[in-house]
Amino acid sequence: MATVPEYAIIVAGGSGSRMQQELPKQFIEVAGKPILMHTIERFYAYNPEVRLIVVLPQQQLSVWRDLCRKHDFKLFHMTVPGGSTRFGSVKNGLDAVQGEALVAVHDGVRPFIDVATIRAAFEAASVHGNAVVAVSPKDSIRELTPEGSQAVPRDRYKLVQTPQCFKANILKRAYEQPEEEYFTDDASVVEQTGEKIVLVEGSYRNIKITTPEDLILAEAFAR
Ligand SMILES: Nc1ccn([C@@H]2O[C@H](COP(=O)(O)OP(=O)(O)OP(=O)(O)O)[C@@H](O)[C@H]2O)c(=O)n1
Ligand SMILES: C[C@](O)(CO)[C@H](O)COP(=O)(O)O
Repeated sequence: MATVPEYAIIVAGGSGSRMQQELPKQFIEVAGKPILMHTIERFYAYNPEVRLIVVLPQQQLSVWRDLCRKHDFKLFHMTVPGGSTRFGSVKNGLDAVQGEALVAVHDGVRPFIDVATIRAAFEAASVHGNAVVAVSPKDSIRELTPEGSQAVPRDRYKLVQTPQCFKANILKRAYEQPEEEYFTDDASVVEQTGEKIVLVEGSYRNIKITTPEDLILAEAFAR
């Protein structure tokens, strides 16, 4: 059976406001190199043939070029300017995807994704049309109500990570919709078109570096 090309759209077009640093968090160094370089390396380790599309803030394209030079970073990737939201950035990345393909969308700030999870997500998406990485919550969960809050059974919930993998035609069709506030990830966009989302087990190490204390964890995981 002929295999279809695999793309990874690595979204790194955000400003990292919750990190409260001037440098966008995807460029902050962990274990001596920018977070985004760790992320790209994980996809390259999965498959050196994967077509890497890295989405960056328009005004940071030259910063990234300089960082690649400084760190002698040679892994081949295409760069695309991002949008004002994650939705817009994924959409811009998708414009570079051609023909029949499988597409993984991954946050540039999840540098500890492991190769086995990337593989499982691509494999499941090739069978089911989509596959979304998620883990079970470790804490108890309470739902906010008009009266206060109430306990809910946590075994009814999953915490969603990336990569989120799709057949290209399914993802492209979904991203033709107008953006909605409740589109917090790619699964929520695709689900709106009627697709049933398939979950693949993720890892607790696959953190999204979001707030300052995540950098402490990141240094530990990178060791
Ligand atoms: N306009 C945007 C916004 C976000 N992202 C990317 O989506 C991923 C997850 O988003 P998040 O952690 O929220 O990143 P930021 O938007 O940068 O952070 P913040 O919300 O704290 O500003 C990140 O890799 C981020 O760079 C993007 O490509 N384009
Ligand atoms: C896509 C995502 O990482 C899945 O958990 C998450 O929804 C991104 O959310 P954010 O609001 O951009 O941090």
